[in-house]
Amino acid sequence: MFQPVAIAPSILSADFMNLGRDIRMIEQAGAGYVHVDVMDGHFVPNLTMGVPVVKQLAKLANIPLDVHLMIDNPLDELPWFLEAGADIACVHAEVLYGDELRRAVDMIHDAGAKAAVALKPHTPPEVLEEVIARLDMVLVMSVEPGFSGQSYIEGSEEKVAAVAEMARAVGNDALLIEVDGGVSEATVERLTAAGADVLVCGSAVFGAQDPAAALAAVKEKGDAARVAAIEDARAEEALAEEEM
Ligand SMILES: O=C(CO)[C@@H](O)[C@H](O)COP(=O)(O)O
Ligand SMILES: [Fe+2]
Repeated sequence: MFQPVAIAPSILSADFMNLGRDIRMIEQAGAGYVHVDVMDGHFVPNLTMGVPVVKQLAKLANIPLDVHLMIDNPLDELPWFLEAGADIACVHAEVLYGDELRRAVDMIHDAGAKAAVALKPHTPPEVLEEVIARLDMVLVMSVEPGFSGQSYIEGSEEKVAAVAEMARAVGNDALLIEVDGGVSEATVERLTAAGADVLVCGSAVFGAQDPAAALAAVKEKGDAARVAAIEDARAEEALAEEEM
């Protein structure tokens, strides 16, 4: 069944002096989420925003806050971000060892939020094996985390397809796959055709002359590629039945 894709504009690329105005603009343009890039200067070489800003964003936004925690110590800081109003809390698999990934997912669910795990470009999806059945979202990074405005790493859509296959294998049909980094009109089609549900857009939206039109254009292309992928799959099924 066709499910429209959701656009999650990254507030990191918005005008920090006018966050309320920019949030209203993306809401009116049809954004599904506000993507919030929290960077601690350790896990990534950039420092962005912390708990007080997330708290204010939660007050301003009428759509869910998707909080991408690029931090070294998510188990210590998760309670603060959950309390601040993260609707989706996304931790990086690379900093969670042993049973810590499972504990992070439990902590997020116990707070009533949705649990997401992010994978850097070189992290294989197999690290999700123990938790994928219980996850609400997987974030596939298609650039090295740290900065907006980077170029999409070619082939990232293959990881999206691999995550979609893993989710199918464990029966997690509700899992959302989000892609983050270099998503634009030029890259969205291959991503949604591979199974991406949520597209983070930083520079492609806020760097455009008309951000609302840019958001709508990425969404339209993503939805169209999704419809085409469903039709292709149906045609293949019908052909296979005929041949039987
Ligand atoms: O998490 C990150 C970068 O680490 C992203 O959310 C970027 O901020 C997205 O920006 P664009 O690549 O779309 O410009
Ligand atoms: Fe992000």
